[in-house]
Amino acid sequence: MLKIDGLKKTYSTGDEALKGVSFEVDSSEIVAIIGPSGAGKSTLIRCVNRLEEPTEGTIFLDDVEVTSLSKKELRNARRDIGMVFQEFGLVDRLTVMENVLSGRLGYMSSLNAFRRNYPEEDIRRAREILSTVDMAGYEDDRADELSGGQRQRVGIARAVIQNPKILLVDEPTSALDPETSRKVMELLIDIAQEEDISVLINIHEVHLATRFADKIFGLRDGEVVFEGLAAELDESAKDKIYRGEDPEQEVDVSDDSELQSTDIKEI
Ligand SMILES: Nc1ncnc2c1ncn2[C@@H]1O[C@H](COP(=O)(O)OP(=O)(O)OP(=O)(O)O)[C@@H](O)[C@H]1O
Repeated sequence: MLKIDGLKKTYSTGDEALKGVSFEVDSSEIVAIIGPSGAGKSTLIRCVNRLEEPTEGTIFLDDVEVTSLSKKELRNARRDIGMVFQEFGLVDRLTVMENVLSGRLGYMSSLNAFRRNYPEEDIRRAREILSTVDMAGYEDDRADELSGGQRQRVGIARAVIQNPKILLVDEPTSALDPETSRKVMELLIDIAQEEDISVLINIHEVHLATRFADKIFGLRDGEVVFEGLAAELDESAKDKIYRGEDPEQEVDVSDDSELQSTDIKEI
């Protein structure tokens, strides 16, 4: 289980991206973070595996306090935390197979990692996962020969072969067209459920969040302003997240032109 408590992040520029965020992601749970541009969603995701160093607060993954680990300890802990990036994060000149297998580097000795001396079992598993994400037959293709949707499926395979407890997913579909986005999300959720991996996903498209997530957190100005089930994300909750309006107060929301801007990419 992932437990985040009082997480704050202030960048050196003085930007307070997170102002005391607390929440939990249970085992095997799919949790989506939504919110307007600049709300702190990416910062939050990146703080969990300390790609960004939190300023304050604690993060526990099961009984490991990620926030207090040394650099060396963090390297081991990161094996439990898979990451899927917006821009796929593949090495263009490497093949699909090499990109997927790179997810195993954290488990290998420095020498074997340097020689890319992967065990047979890893190669077998890579083929299996590539088949699950519908990429069988592409093993020897270079990453830069693939479409965006195919690249993201390889990115997912690379994260899953790590055998993580949780997948951190940062805007996985923002570089993809709507139909490909839906397919990639389906594959991501299917494989996470099959492999019993929790997912914390930063996603722009509200309809994808409500369709695929068990629980949704709405972030605004570095604070959690909504927490609930997908079915509970009604219009007043969306107003609170995207416009900062308190639904308890009488407000005129008849003009939703602002809501239809890039903050909510309802496709
Ligand atoms: N490296 C950085 N240095 C300084 N400020 C930053 C940095 N990264 C993000 N910020 C600021 O922190 C705040 C939160 O940014 P973040 O990217 O986490 O938001 P977001 O919700 O993911 O936005 P988007 O949906 O547009 O990607 C913003 O005010 C942003 O300008």
